[in-house]
Amino acid sequence: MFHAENPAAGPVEPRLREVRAEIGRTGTYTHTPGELVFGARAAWRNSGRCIGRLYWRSLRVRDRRHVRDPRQVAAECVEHLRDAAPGRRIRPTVTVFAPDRPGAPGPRIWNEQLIRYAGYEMDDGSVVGDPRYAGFTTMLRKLGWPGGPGTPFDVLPLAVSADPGPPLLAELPGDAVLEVPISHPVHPWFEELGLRWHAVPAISNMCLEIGGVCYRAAPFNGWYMGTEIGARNLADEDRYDLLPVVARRMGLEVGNDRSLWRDHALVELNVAVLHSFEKAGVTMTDHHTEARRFLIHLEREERAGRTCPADWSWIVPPISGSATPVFHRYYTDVRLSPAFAHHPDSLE
Ligand code: HEM
Ligand SMILES: N/C(=N/c1cccc(CO[C@@H]2CCNC2)c1)c1cccs1
Repeated sequence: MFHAENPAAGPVEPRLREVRAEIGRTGTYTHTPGELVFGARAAWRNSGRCIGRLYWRSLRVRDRRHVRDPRQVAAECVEHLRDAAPGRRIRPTVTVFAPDRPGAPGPRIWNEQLIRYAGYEMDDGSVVGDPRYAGFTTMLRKLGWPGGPGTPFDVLPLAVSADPGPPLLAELPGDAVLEVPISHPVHPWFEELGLRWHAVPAISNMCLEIGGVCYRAAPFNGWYMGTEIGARNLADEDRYDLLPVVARRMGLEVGNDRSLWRDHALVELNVAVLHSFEKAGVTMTDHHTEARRFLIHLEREERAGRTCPADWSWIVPPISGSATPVFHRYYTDVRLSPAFAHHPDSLE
């Protein structure tokens, strides 16, 4: 019988016998290249918290299962960033490194994303940079990282380990880190704030789990939805906390919640992010477009007879929720496999 999903895969029984035999011999088994590609795409398709799944079939898979050495893993992560954004067009891509095998755990990337900004804790308790990564930055400095120039946007080094013990630290070359300066289409004072953000979001701390095999190092990237930067990374109080700064520059009544100064500042910050990426020619979507695309995906999945898992609290954007169509309906968040999963790790 053919595997309905993927006719190219061939009859499933002989393959299952082969897999069972390999598990009997070695305690694990090796995916064929076709199984790896389909498994990674299915894992994206099964990601209930992801609004961007319409293009799940187009995921590019860089098979680096032969790579385990931390230095090579770091080098391949740099290549991933170059490969995912060759110009300024971003291409959804995943790089799959060696999986855990009995007696030989796979490599681990300690960073949450390939590109993150340092958070430097000052003596007065304030933080220069991203407070979310203050602890990680302190740990890296204890491991010997000399720190960057001390700007609010210093790119952190990669921390990669393959065996117990301290990780290898590897700086990302500047030409592999595409960044966009943030300006506003109407307010010239906006660029005086000196804000910027990196173009490629690449999650590096999740496990790609396919058929019982865990790829603990499988960094994947897409492109950003503007609200991630404009409504969370630059706006949250425990991140760059810029709403009061933007509101004051706009001359709003910051002391009075009922003036909705936060809401006005949020919209202008998001207008600035979308405008800046557009001006730089770097791929990015807005939350209205992405919401519409997601509902098209959901409809296609239902028509294909598949359950499309979705988590309302993650799918609905952090601003203007009810002004997007994803707000006005329910979803079922069933856990399917293959999956991208958060596994508790001894590193945390
Ligand atoms: C192509 C453009 C894409 C867009 C615009 C997009 C958008 C998003 C957004 C906005 C979130 C929520 C993040 C947050 O609230 O912090 C998310 C979550 C997620 N996305 Fe996508 N995504 C895209 C591609 C991908 C790709 C290529 C993959 C994997 C191959 C992926 C896997 C996931 C997963 C696993 C989560 C949940 C993460 C977690 O549980 O912490 N996405 N996505
Ligand atoms: N646009 C994206 N956004 C995210 C996707 C998944 C996770 C995250 C960051 O999640 C953190 C943990 C909870 N919110 C921040 C952001 C993508 C990253 C990689 C492919 S697409």
